[in-house]
Amino acid sequence: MTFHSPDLGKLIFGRLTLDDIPYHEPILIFTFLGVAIGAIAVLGAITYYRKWGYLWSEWFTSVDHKKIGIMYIVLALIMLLRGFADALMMRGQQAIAFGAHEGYLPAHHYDQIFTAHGTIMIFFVAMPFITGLINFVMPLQIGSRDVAFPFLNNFSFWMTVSGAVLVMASLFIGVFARTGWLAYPPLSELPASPDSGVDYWIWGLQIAGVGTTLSGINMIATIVKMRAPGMTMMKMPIFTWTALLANVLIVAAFPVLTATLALLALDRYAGTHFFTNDLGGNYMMYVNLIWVWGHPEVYILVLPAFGVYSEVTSTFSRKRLFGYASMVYATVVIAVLSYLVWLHHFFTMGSGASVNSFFGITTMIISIPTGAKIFNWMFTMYRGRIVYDVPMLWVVAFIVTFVIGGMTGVLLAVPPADFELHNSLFLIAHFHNVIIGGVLFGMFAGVNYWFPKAFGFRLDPFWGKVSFWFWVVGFYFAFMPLYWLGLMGVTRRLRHFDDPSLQIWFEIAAFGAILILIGIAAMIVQFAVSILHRDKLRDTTGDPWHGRTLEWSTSSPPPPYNFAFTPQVHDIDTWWQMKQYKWRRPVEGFLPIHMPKNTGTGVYLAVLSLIFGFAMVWYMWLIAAISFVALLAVAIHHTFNYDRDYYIPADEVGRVETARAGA
Ligand code: HEA
Ligand code: HEM
Ligand SMILES: [Cu+2]
Repeated sequence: MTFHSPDLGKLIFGRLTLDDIPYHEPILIFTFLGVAIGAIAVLGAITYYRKWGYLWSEWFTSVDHKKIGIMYIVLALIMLLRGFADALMMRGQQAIAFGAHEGYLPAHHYDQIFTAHGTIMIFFVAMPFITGLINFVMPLQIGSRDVAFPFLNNFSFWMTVSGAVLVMASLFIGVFARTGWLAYPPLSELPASPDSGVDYWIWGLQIAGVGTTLSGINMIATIVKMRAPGMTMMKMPIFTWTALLANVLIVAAFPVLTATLALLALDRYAGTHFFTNDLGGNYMMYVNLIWVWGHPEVYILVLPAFGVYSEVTSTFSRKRLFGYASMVYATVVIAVLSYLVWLHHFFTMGSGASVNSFFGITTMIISIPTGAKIFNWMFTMYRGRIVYDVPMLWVVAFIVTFVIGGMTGVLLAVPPADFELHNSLFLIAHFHNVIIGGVLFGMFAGVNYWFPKAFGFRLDPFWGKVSFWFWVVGFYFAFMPLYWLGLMGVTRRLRHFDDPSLQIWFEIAAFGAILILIGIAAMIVQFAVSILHRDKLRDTTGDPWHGRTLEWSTSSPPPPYNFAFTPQVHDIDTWWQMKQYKWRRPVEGFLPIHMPKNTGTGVYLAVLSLIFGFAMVWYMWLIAAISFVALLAVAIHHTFNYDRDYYIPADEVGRVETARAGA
């Protein structure tokens, strides 16, 4: 072919060739078929019911914090299915791959699976879950109309989606990293990992990270500047406090991740040597940097979950939260300490005894404020009239489970013990114990608790309880054997074992994963049944649980403007107090309300980022350059958009409010 220069082909397609499509791997072909059929069914249904326009104008382009929050949680739930599918595959492999039996997953596939599982669960399940919950709940709790920067919020969400899509794309185009979820060099450097895997990881996290950082700034600005009059810091609901500190940690920690990923990218793309042993680099630097982000990250996840437990415990115990001030101080202390412990992740790297003891002790000190919180929740329950609805069941399961996981964390914080247990299955058991028992249980409590606020009807309690029991019992079966295996010396990230006496423990763990599978299925049934029976589960009061904080004072679902009049705050549990004083919803004197307008810019920017990231992964320089310029052009163009706001007329506000007062 004389007319086409091979260079142009390279500029456009980079290193992507037909061989990168894994049509020779049956597992992936079937996965692809499944995903494709599912996608066609969903897209077809949306087209058939003519919902595209509605989704675009009411949801995708929405700058309403409530809708953005709901979209984040939908993203988290979808990605949970992917992350859990990976977990099931690992559990299946480890239960059968003994002795002569190699199992069903080849090594290059197995290694991608644990990397993808860890990456997806942390960045695209746990993070969107907490960001979503904070988005939905926090502005309502502080009596605000929206977040400080509504457009930025929509943009942040779509950047997170974009990162998730890029990671998912690696399933069917090329490969994903085989390095473990934190991609330590030298394994993640070009000589050891020349394929697309680590690049998918880098760009997926960079793009999502932009969204996370901007959303962190947005939430801090909202909490600091937009609280209702009278709501001093020490009158803020506890969930808002935990949201504030989690976002402070985000703003402080995520730039470190961004820089670390950028340096690794320079090593891989530009031939620098930041993390290599030659030419002045040092891979220990990477390990330090990634954990300076990584350790605070786990508290970013767990603090908002602690906030949920606080709200749910006081609501369902019909009591004011025990020790409000100590709860606030404990949260602040945990947030500060989380910056002083990162080295406990690499006691074995050789920093010496005195450095290790410093970091071991700071780590153990975290148990004190955390323990204070646990006791506060228990004292709140003590002599309360506890109602064991689904959200409260999750709290009880959390207290038991999290204390076990926390205690094993303290064991790991003892450097000599950690020399034995580091990178063993004991460690794997520790962190699933705190992440599932702490973060995931908290998110499930939160979803069951705030669902009626978001949609105006409750979630079905029967299926909620089925899901609860399968999750909790399944968790213990799936992870308690790993403590035992870890103590016997089994290390993490193994695909095959020789010692047949270990097999029974892996089989028990696989059984646990199947119970969790049923728990997840029950959750899906719970959503379906609740939507079908929504009229029976309807709540017209806006306050189905006898709540204590401001989000329960407005209707369910709340109107776009949240509150017709900005609430006045006099006490910690404002709404509880308003109810004591027989507060009446105003029925007249409404004013027009100033609102931000929806825009598609966030979606466009995220799509361009996705193209840019994909092009960078595959060395498609021309496409990367064009999409990057387009990205800047769209961003600049958006700054000239002066059509950003509108007013909801007073009589329309009046109509909405009177309809609500009559209900
Ligand atoms: C939400 C996530 C989360 C949370 C909350 C925690 C909480 C804690 N973690 Fe964990 N941890 C992880 C997620 C988390 N961790 C992850 C993901 C990894 C590994 C990643 C990887 O390598 O891939 C890890 C790894 C990890 C290590 C590294 C081990 C190794 O690599 O060898 C260590 C070591 O110190 C540790 C310790 C702790 C401690 C002391 C706590 C404490 O905060 C726990 C405090 C809580 C309690 C102690 C229980 C309640 C307290 C009381 C009832 C009071 C009384 C108790 C005492 C006085 C002890 N964790
Ligand atoms: C729902 C049930 C889950 C099961 C059955 C499960 C199972 C597993 C298994 C089998 C491994 C590999 C262990 C090994 O190295 O041998 C693993 C690793 C991991 N999991 Fe999970 N997991 C679950 C949920 C989660 C959740 C919710 C998170 C985080 C929010 C998470 C985060 C991780 C991480 C970070 C790793 C380490 C990956 C790596 O080694 O690079 N998991 N999990
Ligand atoms: Cu840590």
